[in-house]
Amino acid sequence: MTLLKVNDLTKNFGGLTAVSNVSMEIQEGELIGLIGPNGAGKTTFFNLLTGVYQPSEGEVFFKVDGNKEKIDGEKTYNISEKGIARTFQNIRLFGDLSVIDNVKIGMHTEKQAGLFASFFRTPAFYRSEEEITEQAFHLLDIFDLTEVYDEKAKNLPYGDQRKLEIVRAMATNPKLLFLDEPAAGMNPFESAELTQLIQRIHKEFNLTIVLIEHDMNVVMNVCERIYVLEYGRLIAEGIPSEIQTNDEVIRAYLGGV
Ligand SMILES: Nc1ncnc2c1ncn2[C@@H]1O[C@H](COP(=O)(O)OP(=O)(O)OP(=O)(O)O)[C@@H](O)[C@H]1O
Repeated sequence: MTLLKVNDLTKNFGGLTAVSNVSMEIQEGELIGLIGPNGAGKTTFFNLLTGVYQPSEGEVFFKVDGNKEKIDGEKTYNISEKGIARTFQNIRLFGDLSVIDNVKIGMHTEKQAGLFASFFRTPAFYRSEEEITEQAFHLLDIFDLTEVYDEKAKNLPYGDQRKLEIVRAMATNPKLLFLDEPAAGMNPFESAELTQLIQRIHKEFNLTIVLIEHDMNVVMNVCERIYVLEYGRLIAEGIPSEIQTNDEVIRAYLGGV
C-alpha cells in the first residue's frame, strides 16, 4: 500500500533548481535509500517533505489512517502530527537536557493526557506519564542508551548522540522516518552497529524509513530500494544490485565516463 506519493516536486532557490521534477512512490514498510553526490538536493528534498521548505511546484500525498492526505505546503508540526519524523544532518539535541528528557519531549507531542488532566494531575495524567517513561526506556534500551539516561545529552560520545537523535525521532511514534546521514562521522564499527539498529527498528516497529547516506556499505546493506539524485534530478531508481551497475549512477559518482 502506498504510504507516500511525490509528484513532480521542484524547489528553486533564485536561479538554482535544487530539486527538479522529482516523483517517487514509497510503499508501507519499505526501507529506501536516497543517494547522490554532494549538493544533489537530498536534504532539500527531505526539507520539502517535512515542511521546512515550501515546494515551488509539485504535490506530496501521505496516507493518514487509511486516507490519502495532501501534505505539501503544510507546517512542520502538522506533518509531524500526521506521522512523519526526521533526523538532521547536524545533531540537534537539547544538549543541556538529560538523555531521557530529550526522548520524553518527543513523546509529549504524541501522547498528551489533556490540559485538564495535566493541570489537576488526574490519574489519566499519571498513567500517561508512566506510559511515556516506560516507552522512552524501551526505546533507549533498543539503542543501548539506558545506562546514560540521566546524562546531559551534550556529554554523550558523538556516536551515542547520533543514536539519541534517532530515538528522539522515534518517540513521536512515526509511520515514516527520514534519516539524514545517520552514520556521518561514525567509525566503521559504529556505523555497522547503526546499520543493524536501523534494520531492527524497521522490523520491530514496522516502520517505513527513507535514508540519506554517503556510506555505501550502509546503503547497499540495508536499503531495499534506492533513488539516486544528481543536480536535483532523479537519475535512477532500483534495487541495490541494479544501482551498483547503473551507468548513469557510475558516471554521476565517478564523473566523465
Ligand atoms: N536555503 C538555501 N538557499 C539557497 N540554496 C540552497 C539552500 N539549501 C540548499 N541550497 C542549494 O541547493 C543544492 C542542493 O543542496 P542540498 O543540501 O539539498 O544537497 P545534498 O544532496 O543534501 O548535499 P550533501 O550531500 O552535501 O548534504 C545545493 O546547491 C545547495 O547549495
